[in-house]
Amino acid sequence: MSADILKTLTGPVVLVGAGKMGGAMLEGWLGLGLPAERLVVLEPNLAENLAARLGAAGARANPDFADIPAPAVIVLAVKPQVAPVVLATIRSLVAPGTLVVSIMAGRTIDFIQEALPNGAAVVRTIPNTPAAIGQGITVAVPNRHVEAAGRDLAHALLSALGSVEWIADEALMDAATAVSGSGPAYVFLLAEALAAAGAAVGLPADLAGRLARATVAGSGALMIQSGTDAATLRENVTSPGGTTAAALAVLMDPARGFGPLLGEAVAAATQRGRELGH
Ligand SMILES: NC(=O)C1=CN([C@@H]2O[C@H](COP(=O)(O)OP(=O)(O)OC[C@H]3O[C@@H](n4cnc5c(N)ncnc54)[C@H](OP(=O)(O)O)[C@@H]3O)[C@@H](O)[C@H]2O)C=CC1
Ligand SMILES: O=C(O)[C@@H]1CCC=N1
Repeated sequence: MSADILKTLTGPVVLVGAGKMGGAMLEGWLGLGLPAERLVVLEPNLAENLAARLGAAGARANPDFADIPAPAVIVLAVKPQVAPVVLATIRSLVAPGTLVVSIMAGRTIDFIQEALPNGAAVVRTIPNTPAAIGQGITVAVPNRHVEAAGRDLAHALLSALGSVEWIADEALMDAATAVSGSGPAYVFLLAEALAAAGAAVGLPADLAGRLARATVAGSGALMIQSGTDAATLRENVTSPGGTTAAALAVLMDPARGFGPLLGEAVAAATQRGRELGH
């Protein structure tokens, strides 16, 4: 995170909702340099361990609104389904110059800005949970009220969590949500399914679990560190006529393999994102 931008912060960073994703972002910010005294967390059911961590770091949880100075940033990390109520509640916190960053799946910039004071600067984003260890990726789109300084501030906050992809076309957000927002769940499911499949061919379940976990983690790390494309890395594992080729004949079946299955899954997630916007 850019220290210069932090030095120019005119008020706190207010996180509204510290559940799974908001909590992951908090971990990322605390672990990667945002001074905790700049953080205010609004969360009715703050997990005990997170409350203790915030308290120890010097962040404030659930203060009266009257005790919150004009925020530099408000991050909306509540479920899209409660957005109407939460936006009405926090509207009074939005000061001139406050940047509002939403991470809510589906909820559009139009929807958010209509619930806020006229001219509010809004950045709609979709992060993912590897943000907790600074290895997330966030897709972001600004509304027309976000100026260069606001974009730099959003970028600094989001890049503390991993990579940031700015896009100009908000219509891509539901598809991006289906790929990188939900994507970690697909990868964790792969680890679960690989462990179960290993047990099914005779491995002790705990050994199968360790093999699957290390394989998924190591493959991800190799992809990042080598910079080699996924197809080449796959081919590097696949000896002609060997074991991998036998497995890939199943997984790459054009009708019932991984490709069409994942295609169906991502299309379903994209559609659900659109529905959550209404
Ligand atoms: N989880 C993920 O990987 C990702 C999630 N997102 C988005 O992040 C948002 C949060 O998702 P997720 O973290 O999974 O959900 P969670 O339910 O874990 O977190 C939301 C939190 O907000 C709390 N909350 C409810 N009402 C309020 C309120 N009025 N003020 C403050 N906090 C409130 C909830 O409490 P309670 O449980 O009591 O309702 C809950 O702890 C969603 O909009 C989702 O689309 C985006 C990308 C990835
Ligand atoms: O499942 C969801 O709706 C949220 C958005 C992306 C990841 N989790």
